[in-house]
Amino acid sequence: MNTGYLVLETGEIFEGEWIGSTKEMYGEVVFNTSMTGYQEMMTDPSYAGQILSFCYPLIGNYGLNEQDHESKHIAVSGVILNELCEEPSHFQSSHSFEDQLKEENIPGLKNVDTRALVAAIRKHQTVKGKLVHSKEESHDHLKVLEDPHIPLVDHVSVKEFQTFQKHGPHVVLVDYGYKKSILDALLDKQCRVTIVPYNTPLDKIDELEPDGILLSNGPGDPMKLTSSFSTIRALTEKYPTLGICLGHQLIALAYGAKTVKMPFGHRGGNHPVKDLLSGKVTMTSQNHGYVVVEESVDESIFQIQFRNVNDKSLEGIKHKYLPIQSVQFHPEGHPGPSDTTYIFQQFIDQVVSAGGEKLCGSVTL
Ligand SMILES: NC(=O)CC[C@H](N)C(=O)O
Repeated sequence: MNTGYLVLETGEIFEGEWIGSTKEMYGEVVFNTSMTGYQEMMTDPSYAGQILSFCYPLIGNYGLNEQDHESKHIAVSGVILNELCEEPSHFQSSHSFEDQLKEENIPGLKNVDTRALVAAIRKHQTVKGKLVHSKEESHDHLKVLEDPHIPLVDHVSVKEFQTFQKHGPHVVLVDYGYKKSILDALLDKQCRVTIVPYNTPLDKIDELEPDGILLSNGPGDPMKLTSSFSTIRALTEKYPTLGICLGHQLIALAYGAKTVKMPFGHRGGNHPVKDLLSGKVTMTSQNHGYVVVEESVDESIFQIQFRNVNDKSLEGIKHKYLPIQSVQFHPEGHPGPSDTTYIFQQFIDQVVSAGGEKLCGSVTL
């Protein structure tokens, strides 16, 4: 047995057994409450820079497969879990959990008291930590996670345009670290999709002649992307737009709202969200640490559409005059419920009813 430790910046130390890559790793320590979907969580680029602790006590029992990666690689910096199943059983399983960690050079700890760890994170609200081989490792060495000059998004966004499908309404997916399930949802609705790097200038996106824009999810603090706000604002004024998670936060910021770091975020597959327009409550998949401050949203322009039933935080806004909608939760699920996939259909309906006609200049605010 190879003992390893998670040293928190608060000084607390959690002991476990080392798994995966032997490299030591630091990151913000976060937890996800989903009972399934460890493969989708680990490969969701929004977790870049974070050490993910799974609340569900048994991980690895159905292995990892070739279909369910949300991006090409594991995105988390490290994993923490309680019991690891070493002999997965599932007809699609191609790798065991630990083999995948080793193959992708990601470290982890098993047999950790994850309940105590979650209690510590909830107490401290936001906490960084480091996976180390020796307990004596000082927590003073914890490095700052995000380089102030290079947003985490820069590490996960595509570097070149990528096009999928030849026909259908043309959606430009601005990639801040998109999950494959978002692309799949668009392709499923028969869209032509061009994925573009997060910092693509407005004129280059215009040249693609999009019928709609989707601003993706992504890692880190949305305020690291202030240089993109004017482009985002211009895009939303020209084309029907859907923002998901980070994309939602960026739309709100581009229109002058504010974001704050939440106490310990929402990461799980059963977050109830109320649609204030229909009165309906749905279960949603979530993974975010920041949130848009409701009071900072200009309600002469935006309707507050979704609110979290548990903590009443803002979960989505809808522009009153333009076809702009944005949601803090993940309508694509994966992992988690698919109750809100109708958001994609609403978006496509808006794209189609705009008929590819550019809205530029057609609305005076
Ligand atoms: N899934 C996401 O897009 C996360 C958005 C942002 N990085 C946050 O943590 O709030």
